[in-house]
Amino acid sequence: MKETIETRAHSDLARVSDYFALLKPRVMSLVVFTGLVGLVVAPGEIHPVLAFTALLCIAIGAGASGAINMWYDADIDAVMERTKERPIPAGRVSASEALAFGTVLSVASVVLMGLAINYVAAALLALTIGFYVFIYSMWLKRRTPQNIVIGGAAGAFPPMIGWAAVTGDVSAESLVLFAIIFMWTPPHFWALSLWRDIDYAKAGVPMLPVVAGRDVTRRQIVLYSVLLCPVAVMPYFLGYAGAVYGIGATLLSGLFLLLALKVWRSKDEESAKQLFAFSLLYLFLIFATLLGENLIRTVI
Ligand code: HEM
Ligand SMILES: CC(C)=CCC/C(C)=C/CC/C(C)=C/COP(=O)(O)OP(=O)(O)O
Repeated sequence: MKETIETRAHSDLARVSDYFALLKPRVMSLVVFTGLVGLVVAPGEIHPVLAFTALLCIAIGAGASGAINMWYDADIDAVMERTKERPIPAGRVSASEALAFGTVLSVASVVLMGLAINYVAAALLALTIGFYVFIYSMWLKRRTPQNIVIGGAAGAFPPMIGWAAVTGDVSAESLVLFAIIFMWTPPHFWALSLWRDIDYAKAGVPMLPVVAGRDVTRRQIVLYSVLLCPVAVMPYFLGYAGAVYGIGATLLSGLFLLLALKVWRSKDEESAKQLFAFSLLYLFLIFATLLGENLIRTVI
């Protein structure tokens, strides 16, 4: 009897962790962080409980769209080394359960955002979920190597959602935060795809290195890294970030560009891995600097 209860408890725990994995929690953490920064930097006031609720909605919406993506991409995920142990291809969660889970959470996140925060933030959240699920996952991912350039917009919306939660609108300042992530996404993903291209080729996904080759991909990485530099310092020139951010963003973007150039010149896997790892640190630090500076300015 004891053994049965323990076994059941163990399998229940496994199910909880599988459902958690459907939410792509590590990606979600950075998404929520960018949403938090949008919310803090936006002009105006928001009650802490409402701020927490807005961030919760972003987290739930991001996770839910990740679960729907895993439902739709289960066939691809089963073929790729990197993803074959995910809950659906590994047979630990059924595809229909994942779809139901993702759909219910998506609707709940948008409804809660609309009722508790405002309709603009709710509409932006719905747009973001729709972009990731329909535009990126269902339409572009399997059709064009530009999939992540256009589809990448999904990941760029969260700071705008955070901003809109406070102000109830979309502004040039929040569009700049969108543009930073938009320009960052191609180098972020294409760096990884340079050493994961065999996986994508096996799964028949037309990622850039598969379709156009690694050299073209490296050139595109440099191009977007160059474009990222001026966009990253725009918050300083628009006046909602100070000198610390201006200097920090310049140094970080310069380093980003150097690593991108290293990928282009050396053509080895190590530099691609380095750029991918730095891309995550870069986005975190850029937004953390904006946040830190803003909080300090509020206090003094
Ligand atoms: C279309 C846009 C994007 C694509 C195609 C993409 C793709 C990927 C891929 C394939 C990985 C590797 C995951 C793994 O190793 O299993 C990854 C990792 C990651 N991405 Fe992105 N990404 C995109 C946008 C974003 C955005 C907008 C964010 C956050 C703001 C983000 C944050 C992360 C994080 C935090 C990781 C590391 C996760 C881990 O350690 O497992 N990504 N991304
Ligand atoms: C608020 C909200 C709804 C935010 C969601 C937006 C979001 C997290 C977009 C990021 C897109 C992303 C992680 C793509 C991964 O590509 P993939 O799905 O092809 O990667 P995979 O091969 O690892 O599945």
